[in-house]
Amino acid sequence: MLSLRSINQFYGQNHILWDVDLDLPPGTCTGIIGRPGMGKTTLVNCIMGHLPINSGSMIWQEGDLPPQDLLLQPVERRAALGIGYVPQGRQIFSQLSVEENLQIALLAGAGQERHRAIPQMVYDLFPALYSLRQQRSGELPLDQQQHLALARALVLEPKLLILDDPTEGMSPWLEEEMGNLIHRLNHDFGMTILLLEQRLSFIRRVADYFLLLHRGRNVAHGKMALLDEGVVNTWLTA
Ligand SMILES: Nc1ncnc2c1ncn2[C@@H]1O[C@H](COP(=O)(O)OP(=O)(O)OP(=O)(O)O)[C@@H](O)[C@H]1O
Repeated sequence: MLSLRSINQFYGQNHILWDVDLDLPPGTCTGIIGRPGMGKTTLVNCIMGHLPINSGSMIWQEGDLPPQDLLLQPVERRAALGIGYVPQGRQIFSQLSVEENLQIALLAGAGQERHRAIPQMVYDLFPALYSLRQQRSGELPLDQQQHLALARALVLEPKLLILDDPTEGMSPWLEEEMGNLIHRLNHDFGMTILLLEQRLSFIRRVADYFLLLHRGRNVAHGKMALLDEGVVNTWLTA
């Protein structure tokens, strides 16, 4: 679905990402882990086109269609291509209603017939949002705000869904519910998932693969079973 090779990125003179490779096979769930400040959000901002990279390649491939160079696609085109993004801290428009938030997200796919209405699957997944669709979103409880952030990414029916720190500030009960939702999107809807997460137990529960970033370098990756205590003690403990 998405393959990154040798991604390098700088903030000014600071070299942040160093030759990062990442493969996201279709239908899999991958977790990017690492201590705070190691480059996880920067990598996703590069994938979304919010930050330019200095070198490397990003190839997008869907089914039997020819591969596409993602770097040639502007930001708005990446959403229309099938990449959904739930940013850290949700970033919903708190003054607007639930429905207005969803309509604005739909505009990212403007011009494509299939994106003219909010897909039924969004309200099927989040029935409470349907009842609350006229409510100002800033007045929603935390769990509903998180559902709205997720719903905004789902209105364009993405093939790849990227979630940055989806369990931030959540109680164990809400974390469990978020894990179930991600599992459903991955298994029942066949979405490829990329997850940036601090909570190891959560990653272990929902992801098939991991990539571990340390100071912007990919120091370990593979199937989840390879994320053993040795790796954790070397790279993730303070
Ligand atoms: N706008 C910016 N300008 C300059 N440096 C930045 C900027 N944003 C992030 N950085 C630096 O880039 C590095 C990687 O930051 P990034 O936010 O990608 O890490 P992270 O792993 O996502 O951290 P967290 O888990 O806390 O979100 C850090 O050293 C950070 O200080």
